[in-house]
Amino acid sequence: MINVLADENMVGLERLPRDRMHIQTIPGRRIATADLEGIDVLWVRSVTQVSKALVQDSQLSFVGTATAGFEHIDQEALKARGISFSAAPGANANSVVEYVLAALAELREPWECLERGEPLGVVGCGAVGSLLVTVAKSLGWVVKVYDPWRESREGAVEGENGQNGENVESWASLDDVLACRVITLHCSLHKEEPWPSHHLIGKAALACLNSSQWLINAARGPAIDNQALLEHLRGPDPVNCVLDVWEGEPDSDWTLLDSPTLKIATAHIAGYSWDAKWQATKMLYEQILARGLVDTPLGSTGGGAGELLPVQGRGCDFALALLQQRYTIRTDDELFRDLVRLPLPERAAGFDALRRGYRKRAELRGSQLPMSGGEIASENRRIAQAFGVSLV
Ligand SMILES: NC(=O)c1ccc[n+]([C@@H]2O[C@H](COP(=O)([O-])OP(=O)(O)OC[C@H]3O[C@@H](n4cnc5c(N)ncnc54)[C@H](O)[C@@H]3O)[C@@H](O)[C@H]2O)c1
Ligand SMILES: O=C(O)[C@H](O)[C@H](O)COP(=O)(O)O
Repeated sequence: MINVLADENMVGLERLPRDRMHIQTIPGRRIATADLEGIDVLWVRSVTQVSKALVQDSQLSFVGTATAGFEHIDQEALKARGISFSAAPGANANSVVEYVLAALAELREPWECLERGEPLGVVGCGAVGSLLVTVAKSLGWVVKVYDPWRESREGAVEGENGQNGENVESWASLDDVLACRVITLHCSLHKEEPWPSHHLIGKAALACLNSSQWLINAARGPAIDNQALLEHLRGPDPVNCVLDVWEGEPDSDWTLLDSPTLKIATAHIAGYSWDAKWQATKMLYEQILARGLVDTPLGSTGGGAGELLPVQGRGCDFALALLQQRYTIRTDDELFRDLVRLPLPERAAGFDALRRGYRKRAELRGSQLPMSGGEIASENRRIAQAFGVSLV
């Protein structure tokens, strides 16, 4: 029997085989050294700092984070104690992509700019960025991608389909991306030279942006210098923003929300589809299975994304109506703005509570749209296909 300590916000733990595993859950922010006594496996989310001090007297053999980002894990400390580690790469990539698409369609103007051939600038081309590039290209949009780490590893990309499988024909510079009409951040957070992402969008980058552009951050709060952003948003020609992540969460400077050009503000929930969270739980279980810590494979866990209702409208209206059958981004914006009306001392706890009590949101990808024998406009067909919706 192994003992697993898990963040209480992981989903689907009750679905895992229990024949050789006992699972105990606690709030992620509270996990401390004493909680690790007798624990073999620790499963966290982004709010637990897994430091040398936390693990040094433990008997842990595996630490997993049910997240894409892993800057909260001291991997050197784990290695030094022979503790193996895994994140959940890609588990929530589609959830974030659907968040970005929902923001673009909800705001309409950026969607229409992209439809007219103005470029989408993507910063960071990992699991999220590369899926977004694929979807954007299927929509027929022009995409510019900045990821100097990948560029330096993989070199120039040749040929129409590139060598990286995402149809990135060439890498762009940061300046090229900052000149795009819509810019979306999907870089991991780190301070490693020569291309740190911490405060990547600071005063200098913000000086390149203006009110004809949109800046989306669904990566990590500190990828943007939030104080520099606040000053920029108070200036004469502020960029339009969609922010899902905040510097210093859950104790952030919420005065950013006073800005009229902060068009959508959410509580770090871009990756919070139920499918994404369950996928992350499965990935961590598969990791301990592969290490022989448990021996019961997961049975079939599928269920299908289900059938959609018929949709009226074309183009952006069609896209928004499709997305809203699974996800309404405005609801998350409203819930978050309510939180900021709480007295200051209650806001951090409110931020966590909002995330803990997040509704069960399904993804659109994999759903079926009934055609009922009718025709579908070619632009709508293109949108449905790019979203991974099959026409039945
Ligand atoms: N808001 C959310 O709910 C949510 C959900 C998922 C992921 N995230 C965040 O988004 C990040 C991206 O997710 P992912 O799954 O694609 O991660 P990933 O690790 O697959 O990709 C990160 C990419 O960023 C690139 N990168 C690193 N530094 C860069 C820099 N200075 N400039 C440009 N690119 C840089 C890397 O080379 C890599 O290709 C995660 O690290 C996480 O912090 C947030
Ligand atoms: O890195 C990630 O995967 C995401 O930011 C994820 O949504 C974080 O969720 P949390 O661990 O904070 O619940």
